[in-house]
Amino acid sequence: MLKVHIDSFTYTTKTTLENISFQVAKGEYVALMGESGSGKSTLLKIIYGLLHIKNGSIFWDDKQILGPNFNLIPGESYMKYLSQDFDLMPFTSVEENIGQYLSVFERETHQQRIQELLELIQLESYAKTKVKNLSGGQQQRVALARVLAQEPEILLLDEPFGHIDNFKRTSLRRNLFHYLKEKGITVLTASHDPNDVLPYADRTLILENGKIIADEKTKKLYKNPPNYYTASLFGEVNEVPIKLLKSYAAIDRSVLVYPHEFQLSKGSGLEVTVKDSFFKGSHYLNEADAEEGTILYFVTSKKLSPGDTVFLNVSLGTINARLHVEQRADS
Ligand SMILES: Nc1ncnc2c1ncn2[C@@H]1O[C@H](COP(=O)(O)OP(=O)(O)OP(=O)(O)O)[C@@H](O)[C@H]1O
Repeated sequence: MLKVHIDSFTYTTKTTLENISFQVAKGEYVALMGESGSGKSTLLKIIYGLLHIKNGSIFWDDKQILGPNFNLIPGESYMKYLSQDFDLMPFTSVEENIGQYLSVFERETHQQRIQELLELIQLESYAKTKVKNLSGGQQQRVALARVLAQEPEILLLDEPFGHIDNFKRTSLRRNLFHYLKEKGITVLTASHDPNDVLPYADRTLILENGKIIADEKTKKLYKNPPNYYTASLFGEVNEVPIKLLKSYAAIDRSVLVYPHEFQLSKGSGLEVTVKDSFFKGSHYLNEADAEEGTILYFVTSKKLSPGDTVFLNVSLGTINARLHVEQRADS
């Protein structure tokens, strides 16, 4: 188990991380989400031992990770870190870059492991290509294979698909997270992309201004986000005053509603006027004006035209569930 406890961490004067405390069980995949600058990379660097913490401790089982003030070369053999800049050998081939990190005690299986990792990163046909001749996205895939070659018990990934195009990203992501689960590797991933998180992460931590503001099972967090910031990391979200949805409601509060949660009606509900309709592939995302200057986003299967009037409804179940979570977050 990974045990992280950081009272505070400061680079210069401003506090970058504060009151960070969480654990990751063996084989668990925990995602770290937060806006740019919220402290995700800093947290991964501290866990890996690249930054010294005065107030706090990091443990992998009973082994303490001591950081740069105690270790000349940062990093522990059981933990690997894939940073946003990949540290490859540019003048050697893809297979040599991967092979260099395979165990010297298992020479007879080297070729088979290299092949397995090349297939995983979908670069079989580039095995003999020098790394300097690869694109940024291809280099990121080699860097990924290199950390996996070292068979870590725990893997820290910082935006692992940041340089990889959508064409490869989807299948690569699927292969990688399946591989990591199968091997029982514990994973902590910093990501902006909900597609790295929603289908795969067992748990998600939300960082805001250096503090953990949510730590929940991923599906639960998505379904009942504690605040607008959390929900918006997963995509478009509306903050709707309840009295607009239910005119009889005496509560002067808002609820979070994802665009797909609005049900459309021809004659009853919250009346909105369409401003724009954006094609999203599988559906249209519509932007509309509601009362009191509120702008709402909802989805339809067909394109709507500016000026069209529709009525939106949200189920009482959704409203009640969201109110309940927001109340808990406030208390
Ligand atoms: N070496 C450094 N020296 C001083 N301040 C730093 C340093 N590295 C990061 N910071 C600051 O610490 C804060 C957190 O940065 P960090 O890179 O951890 O955020 P992040 O959530 O990973 O962002 P991104 O998603 O953009 O990678 C930012 O305000 C950043 O400017």
